[in-house]
Amino acid sequence: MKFDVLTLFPELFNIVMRESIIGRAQENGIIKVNAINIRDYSKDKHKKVDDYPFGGGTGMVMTCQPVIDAYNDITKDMTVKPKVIYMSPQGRVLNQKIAKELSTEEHLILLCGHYEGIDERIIEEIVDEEISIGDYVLTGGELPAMVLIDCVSRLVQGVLASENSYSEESHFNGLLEYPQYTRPADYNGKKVPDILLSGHHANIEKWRTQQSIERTKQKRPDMYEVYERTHKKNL
Ligand SMILES: NC[C@H]1CCC[C@@H](CNc2ccc(C(N)=O)cn2)C1
Repeated sequence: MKFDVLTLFPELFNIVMRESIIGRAQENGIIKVNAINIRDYSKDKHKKVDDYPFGGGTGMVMTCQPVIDAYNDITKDMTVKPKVIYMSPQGRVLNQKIAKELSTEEHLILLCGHYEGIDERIIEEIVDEEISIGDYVLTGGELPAMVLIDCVSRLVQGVLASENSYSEESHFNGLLEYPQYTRPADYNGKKVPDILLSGHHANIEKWRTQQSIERTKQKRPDMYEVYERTHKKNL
């Protein structure tokens, strides 16, 4: 899966996306993150990429030309144009279900805005979808883009050790994750639940499911309500 990221801060991606799971997935050729510097496409003699907003107001707005030319350049040889996602507080809020949907795409282009905004004609011209990572405003779309790349990439075949690395994770099965423990079995007198040391896998699985249901009910009653509705026969 390939991510082309249109950004004013490509270095951010080259550093963060080189680490850990995403970094390994890039080395293995499963994921490719290609950060493109919008500023390289500015035709302005001072490489400007923003200008004052028509109608007044504080802050600057990203201009059309560099972004549209960057988009046209990266897609010029593509028969199928990849989906363009603009990271924006106005977008559909990202969740595990949307991440799963996006993980089936071969190629995504992510647009990171900055300043007070981007010229609306950019959105009209090249953006297919706006996605938000939550209801708050950040200085740029770069962190949201990295969040999207991380949560989508881990669902791509071969990125994690095995599929059940995430199939038991919070939000994947509509529940929150059960508690995890590792050695030592007794840390400062705090013991690991006996069931987990029993080696009785069927009982362990039952205990884990029950823990997930209980903590979802307690921490996320909204999620529990959905789970209850769809699983009422088992509860
Ligand atoms: N003036 C607001 C807006 C102008 C254009 C650039 C964005 C970048 N900042 C972002 C982007 C996305 C999110 C999110 N929640 O996903 C938050 N913040 C900010």
